Amino acid sequence: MLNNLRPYIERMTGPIASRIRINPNYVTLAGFIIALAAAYTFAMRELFFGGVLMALSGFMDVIDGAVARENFKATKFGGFLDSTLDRFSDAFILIGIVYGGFINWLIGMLALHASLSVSYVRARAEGEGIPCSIGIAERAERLLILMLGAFLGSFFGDFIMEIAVILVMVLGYFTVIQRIYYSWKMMP
Ligand SMILES: CC(C)CCC[C@@H](C)CCC[C@@H](C)CCC[C@@H](C)CCOC[C@@H](COP(=O)(O)OP(=O)(O)OC[C@H]1O[C@@H](n2ccc(N)nc2=O)[C@H](O)[C@@H]1O)OCC[C@H](C)CCC[C@H](C)CCC[C@H](C)CCCC(C)C
Ligand SMILES: O=P([O-])([O-])O[C@@H]1[C@@H](O)[C@H](O)[C@@H](O)[C@H](O)[C@@H]1O
Ligand SMILES: [Mg+2]
Ligand SMILES: [Mg+2]
Repeated sequence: MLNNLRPYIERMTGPIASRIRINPNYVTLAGFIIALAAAYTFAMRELFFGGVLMALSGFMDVIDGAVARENFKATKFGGFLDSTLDRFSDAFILIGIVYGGFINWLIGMLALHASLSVSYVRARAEGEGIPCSIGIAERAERLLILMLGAFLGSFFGDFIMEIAVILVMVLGYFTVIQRIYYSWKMMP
């Protein structure tokens, strides 16, 4: 859904990215390290600061590709590293939230499974030559739901983070079904 905003976001990030003349893989790596810090912060039961770190990590994920493209340094390995570390970040953030006691461990595990499955189904479909960037809860949506859960939860109580994780689980599984159905229709 939010993926449709890519062209507009790229118009905003382009001028910033063109001035960042470092290897984009370092930006990707920095984003992952910040995600680990967010996970640790959630595990220590600090919701607001964890949300801030998540936003910064998401921002790095938007910027790494822009840095790569603007400086003509986009590589296949960079794309692979970006997607792989996104999965690690998604997982560690949810593990931190479960460890922090914001959600029942079983729902946390299901949200983690749903989240990774959304990306796996896409990657597998793309391996068969079917572009599969569709569905209600792609990565940007899932991250925004958790960020909102963290910010609102820090003011109104842990139960908001609980709702956010449940939403990631439900919408995540729904997206998996959407992507499987789409792939079924598109594959000969
Ligand atoms: C220090 C301050 C300036 C920090 C300011 C922070 C705040 C102002 C920003 C807060 C924003 C925050 C809310 C961000 C949350 C974003 C998060 C929800 C979205 C994460 O979605 C991921 C995003 C990117 O997906 P990809 O990784 O697949 O895409 P790219 O990296 O572009 O391309 C991959 C592609 O590139 C090549 N490559 C990559 C890496 C590498 N090492 N080498 C490479 O070669 C390779 O070809 C790869 O295949 O998903 C995109 C969807 C959509 C754009 C999401 C929109 C969500 C959101 C609502 C808007 C974000 C706002 C934006 C950050 C605002 C910036 C404004 C600016 C002017 C400050
Ligand atoms: O598949 P998904 O989790 O919704 O979304 C994600 C894509 O939007 C992104 O472009 C890619 O870099 C990620 O690794 C991931 O695949
Ligand atoms: Mg990226
Ligand atoms: Mg990414």
